[in-house]
Amino acid sequence: MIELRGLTKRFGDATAVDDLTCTFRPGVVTGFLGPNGAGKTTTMLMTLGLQRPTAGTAHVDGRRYRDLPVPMREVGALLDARAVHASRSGRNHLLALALSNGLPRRRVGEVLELVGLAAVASKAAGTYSLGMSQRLGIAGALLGDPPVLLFDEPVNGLDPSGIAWVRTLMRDLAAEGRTVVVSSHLMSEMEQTADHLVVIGKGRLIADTSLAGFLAERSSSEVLVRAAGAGFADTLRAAGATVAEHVSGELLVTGIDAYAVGKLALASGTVLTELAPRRSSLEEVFMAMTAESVEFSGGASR
Ligand SMILES: Nc1ncnc2c1ncn2[C@@H]1O[C@H](COP(=O)(O)OP(=O)(O)OP(=O)(O)O)[C@@H](O)[C@H]1O
Repeated sequence: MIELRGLTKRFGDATAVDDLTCTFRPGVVTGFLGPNGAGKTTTMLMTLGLQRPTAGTAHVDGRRYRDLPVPMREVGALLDARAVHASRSGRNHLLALALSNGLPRRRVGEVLELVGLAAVASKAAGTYSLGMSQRLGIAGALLGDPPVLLFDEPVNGLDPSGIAWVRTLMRDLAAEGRTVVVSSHLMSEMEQTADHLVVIGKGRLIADTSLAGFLAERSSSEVLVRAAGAGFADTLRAAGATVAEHVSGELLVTGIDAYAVGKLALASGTVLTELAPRRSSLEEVFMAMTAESVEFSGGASR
């Protein structure tokens, strides 16, 4: 478990993390989300004792990182997959990590198998693709078999099969009862991987809730309708619906549900060629929610 209490980090006048209080629980994958510059990495760095909080605390299983006797047995992390000695082989990179952290040599072979790098373990890490480097970083995080895991953008650079592999791994690690925290910009991926979400913006907590609760509370529901012939939009409007008509002939209906649309079609003798309830995706909800907190935004495209 990771417990953040009033966690704050200032760089000069800028506040990167602002009085953050939340708990990352075991047994679930928690998606740690926020727009660029929201403070996710800074929060992870403070949790891992790599940056000192200006105020507040970050505890891993009840203790500060620096008070953990063998930290890699308590918490594993992937922060920057490229942070390896380029000329050292994947195996030797992990061996150096294991030996300098009081972990048994045999774990190196085990984690190499686990991440699918055994066949290339003797190649220099500098020659690895970004996807292979991500796998090596994940192997490093798992070396101490820790109950708490932090992954900063673990699917960055992975191909679709690699992304699916990471998703299964994260879910398996959580199912074993571990605390798994994953930051990612890929909302569609998070929607399939996370059980719980902690969302921050400008260093402050915006949401701490289950994924299902987050979507149910904040997503708008609309009905996508395609009708043969003209005039059905007016029928819907007359029944109190708000209708957006697209040039493709698609009607996006809000204010009444799919059942009511179907009944109106029956009563007016209208043939429907498509009738589909639609909820906002995590990406749409996230964008709407964090619009105020984006650090940089482009102008309207022309
Ligand atoms: N060492 C530093 N010195 C000064 N400012 C910093 C430092 N590290 C981070 N910041 C600033 O703190 C804020 C939070 O940065 P952080 O990297 O934690 O955000 P993030 O949510 O991880 O962003 P991203 O999604 O882009 O990785 C940003 O405005 C960043 O510019």
